[in-house]
Amino acid sequence: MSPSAAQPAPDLAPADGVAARARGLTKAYGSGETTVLALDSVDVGIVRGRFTAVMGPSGSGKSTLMHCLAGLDTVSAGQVWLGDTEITGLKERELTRLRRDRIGFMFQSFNLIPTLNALENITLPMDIAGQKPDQKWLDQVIDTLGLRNRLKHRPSQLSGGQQQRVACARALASRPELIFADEPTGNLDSRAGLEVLAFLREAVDSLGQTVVMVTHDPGAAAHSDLVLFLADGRIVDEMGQPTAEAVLERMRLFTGGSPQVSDADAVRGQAGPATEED
Ligand SMILES: Nc1ncnc2c1ncn2[C@@H]1O[C@H](COP(=O)(O)OP(=O)(O)OP(=O)(O)O)[C@@H](O)[C@H]1O
Repeated sequence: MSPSAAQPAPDLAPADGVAARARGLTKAYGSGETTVLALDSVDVGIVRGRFTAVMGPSGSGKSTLMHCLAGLDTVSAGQVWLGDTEITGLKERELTRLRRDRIGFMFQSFNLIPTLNALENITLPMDIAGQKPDQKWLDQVIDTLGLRNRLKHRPSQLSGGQQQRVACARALASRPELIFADEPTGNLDSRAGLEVLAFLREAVDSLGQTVVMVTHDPGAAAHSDLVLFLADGRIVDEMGQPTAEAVLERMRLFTGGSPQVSDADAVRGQAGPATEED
């Protein structure tokens, strides 16, 4: 199914309860016989102040969904809103500003600048944008992430988990409406991964942030409030208050019994937050 962008406005929850939403979101790559329908008329609302995980088999459209919701990729059809702002149809310059001012990103590779210390990395996007950080908020983020005594360290002087926490602080620093995290624990050992998940959880619970995380790992998804399951470019299911075991079980249904993680990984991933300080 391929809805047109001229569909009537969606009748979803009030805008103040929804950080981002999409209606009939369709994304095709290529043309003619080689067309790949990465997203097939997806309707979704990301609830504000919640931690949402997006799971699904490889190629199911998780990254594409995130990129379209974040205005990093154009859509083939349908509409996307960030809060009240419809972002489909915005010009690249407007999108760049919207991403800079309203969205925080965390990727698998931390993208920290090696010559800058942790604090400089955290504030870099705001410095580039000519914005002054809200010092009280910044302090709260730094303390919540346990980075207070690491601020002068360069990335090479930090552990993988600490580097990812710096990337997390950088995403939080401008107090964005929405944080997108794409496999934020993908490059970390299980202990560091647990730390980052615990801090994302903390960002939601204590700082009131909204987080959307793409992951392959049922143990990581178990830290979220809601898991959206994608298959073949569609949201085929969702699960509130997920556990690693329940998510793993659900994933088996979509992947014909071969999820992309082992049961041991799934259970390890849910072992609870790691203790602070390396
Ligand atoms: N730039 C592109 N050009 C062509 N096809 C693409 C492009 N990006 C993604 N696709 C295709 O769109 C589909 C969805 O890709 P996407 O990366 O969103 O999946 P995913 O669920 O994030 O996968 P993974 O878990 O492997 O990262 C796949 O079939 C992929 O091959």
